[in-house]
Amino acid sequence: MVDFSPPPLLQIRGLRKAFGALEVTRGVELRIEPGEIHAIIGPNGAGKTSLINQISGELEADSGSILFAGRELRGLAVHQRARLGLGRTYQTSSLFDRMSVEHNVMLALQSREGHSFRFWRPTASDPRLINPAREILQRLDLLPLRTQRAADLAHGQRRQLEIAMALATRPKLLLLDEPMAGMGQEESWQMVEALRRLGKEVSILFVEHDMETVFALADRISVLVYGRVIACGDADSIRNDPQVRSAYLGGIEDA
Ligand SMILES: Nc1ncnc2c1ncn2[C@@H]1O[C@H](COP(=O)(O)OP(=O)(O)OP(=O)(O)O)[C@@H](O)[C@H]1O
Repeated sequence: MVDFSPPPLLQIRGLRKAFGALEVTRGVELRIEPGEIHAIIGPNGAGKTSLINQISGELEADSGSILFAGRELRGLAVHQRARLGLGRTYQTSSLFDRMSVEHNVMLALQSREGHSFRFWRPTASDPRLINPAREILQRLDLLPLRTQRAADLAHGQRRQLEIAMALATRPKLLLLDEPMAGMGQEESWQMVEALRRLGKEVSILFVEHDMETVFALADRISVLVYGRVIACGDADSIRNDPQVRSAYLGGIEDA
């Protein structure tokens, strides 16, 4: 039979990584479809961040394959993967604190354009950067804060600005490591809403501990335990999976 389904955006096969004797990735298989919001959950130390780092290129896998939009990513540098359409945020903030919200996004846009310093002019007055920056800020509800210094933003707003900066690189897939970390309930739900809207334009792969937001946001969830994906499916199938329940010692039922 002919298969008319679209090719996956990301397909990981047999991925392995060890730090000395510690195997953090033990034959991971993962498939992300175009337009999907996909969550990776798992206990502390399961290898979630290490997996994201192997996709983005911060960490080089030992073996296996990472196909992204039909290209093998293994062996490519972080900036090469970014150019192919991988955008990411980090657990620690990467903002320019003394600059305005708008200026931060403009710098991210400028880095995508690869402006050389020979043609440099003050970013803050460049109309080719101002308009797209404002459009991105609008998508993340940050436009009213555009003149504020990044340092003066609330925690949740900073996380949203980090996503705005990742979006400035026009990714096909956004990699988010714990986007709700350290947020209160209201901030978390604002982030869920923002990501749900973004999910209509860009695929999202995110690591998150907060089950309630994972179940509310993700189309599919992969459960990583000791470096292996033990289950993958929608919220209901993951909630009811006996292996997942035992890995979480029942805690998953509370969400
Ligand atoms: N550069 C490194 N060198 C040695 N060990 C490492 C390195 N990075 C991570 N590890 C170890 O690999 C294991 C997996 O770490 P990783 O951060 O990927 O897990 P995680 O699932 O993201 O955990 P958490 O939920 O706590 O953030 C941990 O035991 C960690 O201590």
